[in-house]
Amino acid sequence: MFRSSGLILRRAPETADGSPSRLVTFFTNSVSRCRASRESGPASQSRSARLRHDNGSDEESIITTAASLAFAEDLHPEDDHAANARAHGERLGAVPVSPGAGAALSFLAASVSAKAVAEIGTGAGVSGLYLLRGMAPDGVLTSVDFEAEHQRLAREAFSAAGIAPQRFRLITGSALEVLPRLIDHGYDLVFVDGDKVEYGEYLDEALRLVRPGGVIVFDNALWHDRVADPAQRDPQTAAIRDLITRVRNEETLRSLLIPLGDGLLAVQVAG
Ligand SMILES: C[S@@+](CC[C@H](N)C(=O)[O-])C[C@H]1O[C@@H](n2cnc3c(N)ncnc32)[C@H](O)[C@@H]1O
Repeated sequence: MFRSSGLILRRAPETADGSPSRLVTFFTNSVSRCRASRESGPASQSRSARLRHDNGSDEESIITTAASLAFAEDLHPEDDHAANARAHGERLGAVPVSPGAGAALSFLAASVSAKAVAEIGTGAGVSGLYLLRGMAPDGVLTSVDFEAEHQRLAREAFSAAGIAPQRFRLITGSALEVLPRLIDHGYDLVFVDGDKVEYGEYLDEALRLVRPGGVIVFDNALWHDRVADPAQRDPQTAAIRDLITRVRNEETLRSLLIPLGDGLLAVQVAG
């Protein structure tokens, strides 16, 4: 038995020749993609934990969690539509949610029976595809992005995936200018993946937009491992940390940090 961690940890599996397993390779590739991106930060190659045994001994066990995280990501391989949109997003620097985070978005949208979802940061449409798949069959995604070219590619991705045009509304503009025009309490779920420095202001807007009992989800809640590292104090990291503190201190909000992809902070508003 281990204490001081809620994670199930295992040694990273190795192949017979000692090379990393496919799972670990996937994880490492994900990290490399983050590094190459516009959102890049000093991601660690693996997340590891030093665990103490119940008898207090420290002799153990530095066990990598990379394989477990990669296992969770690999559980939800994505189809060609999402993969194509991902390739466009990566090329443009509109870094898409990971397949695991996408699966979590589908799950959350389905769990609140979402008919109306608002999204900040359309990108090339990867998160939108996952959200639309989890929503009610007649649900509508309203997505905001100030890059028209990103939204053109997202529209293409949705159409290629067979999503009817009346199911998505893409609004080109700056999030903090567009959001005030959206209807109060008109959304079951708000997904936030825009400018990290504006996350606090997006929370203010999302709290107004979401219905009682609805959910707000923020991508990049771990921000390439920087949020957990107190030495990191850049504006994006500080803004995400402030957001986490704020939602945890607010009695009307229930929150959960899901360590898939670059971290999803899910916030449920009291019903
Ligand atoms: C990380 S990408 C979104 C990726 C997308 N959610 C996906 O999974 O494919 C961030 C997007 O937010 C947009 N963006 C950044 N700041 C914004 C702002 N202040 N207003 C509107 N869009 C913004 C960028 O143009 C970019 O397309």
